Amino acid sequence: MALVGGAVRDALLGHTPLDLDVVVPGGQVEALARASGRPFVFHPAFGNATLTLPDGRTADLVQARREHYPVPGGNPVPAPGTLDDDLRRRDFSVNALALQVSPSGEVTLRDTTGGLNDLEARVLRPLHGRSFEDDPSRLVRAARVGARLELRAHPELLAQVPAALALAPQTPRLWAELKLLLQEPRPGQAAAQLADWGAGGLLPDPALLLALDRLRDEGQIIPDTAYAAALLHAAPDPAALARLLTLGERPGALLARALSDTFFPPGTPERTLRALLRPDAYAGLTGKDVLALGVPPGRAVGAALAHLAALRRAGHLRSPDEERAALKAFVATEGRQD
Ligand SMILES: Nc1ccn([C@@H]2O[C@H](COP(=O)(O)OP(=O)(O)OP(=O)(O)O)[C@@H](O)[C@H]2O)c(=O)n1
Ligand SMILES: [Mg+2]
Repeated sequence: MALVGGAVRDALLGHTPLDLDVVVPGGQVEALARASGRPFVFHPAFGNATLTLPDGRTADLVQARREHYPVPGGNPVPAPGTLDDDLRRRDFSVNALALQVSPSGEVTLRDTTGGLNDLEARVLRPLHGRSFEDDPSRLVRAARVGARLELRAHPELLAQVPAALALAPQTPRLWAELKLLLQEPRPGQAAAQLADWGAGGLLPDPALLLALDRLRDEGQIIPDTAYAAALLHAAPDPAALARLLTLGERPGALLARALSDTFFPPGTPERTLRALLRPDAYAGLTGKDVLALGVPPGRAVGAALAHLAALRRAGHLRSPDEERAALKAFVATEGRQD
């Protein structure tokens, strides 16, 4: 039995792995899942089991297998294999490391593809020269994990970029990976990575995504949908891109709200996107502007701002001048009532 893939890579880099992948010799998955004493779901069609760990994470127990790709970009055909077969079928050497646990409980690192060296050199190296032809989605996986963990592309990866691009249109898995790219901590970095590798044509210009990355780095909450909306804004045919990446309706709707004149409070994704997409759009007056008109600090300021907010919601205010005029009118009437 061996812990494999991203969990080993992340642990070696000092990160806490999220989900665990465990390779088990053929035919032993269900017995092992039962022996764990944890709740699990067994999938008989694949011979795999998903275990729930005490902290809520999951562990996938899968049978060791070989794989081959009869059609480039198509689904791999599995056959039972050894742990080494299972490591050889993977995408990058840093993802092909295994922590092997012997029946007596002894743990050893199995590195048959030079993954540890590559991890130390912080490079992503495919395991063979036809890796991206087998599975073009690996190009996007490389950009995702490369941006997340600050790993560079090995020259052997760069040499395979054209093969992945040639097969991209007929590889739905690649589009699924592009959608996952939008869920990375820094999607802009991942998209820029693709562009640096000569694969910028897979996505619209990443400038807006990079701007959102910077805001996230500064601590702003930027939801994934804001990234998807920004991507649609940069796309020549947003509807086609939304279909290709199966983005659903929400990013397009968010984009429309961001581009509208409806008021949204600071900190909302609408307001954040608007500041990027329409830097000329005005932000609305604040308490400071109200005080500058001579309104005494306190309740009166709140009342004036609430009045402005109601006018904005009703669509009556479209510029700082209109806001100021409305504010002056409000202050004047309030003054008369006192
Ligand atoms: N097209 C793919 C997809 C997955 N894998 C292998 O399956 C493992 C698990 O896949 P996944 O969970 O998608 O990736 P992780 O490496 O775990 O990275 P992440 O942190 O993004 O989950 C990878 O490490 C890799 O060894 C692969 O070789 N080729
Ligand atoms: Mg994973």
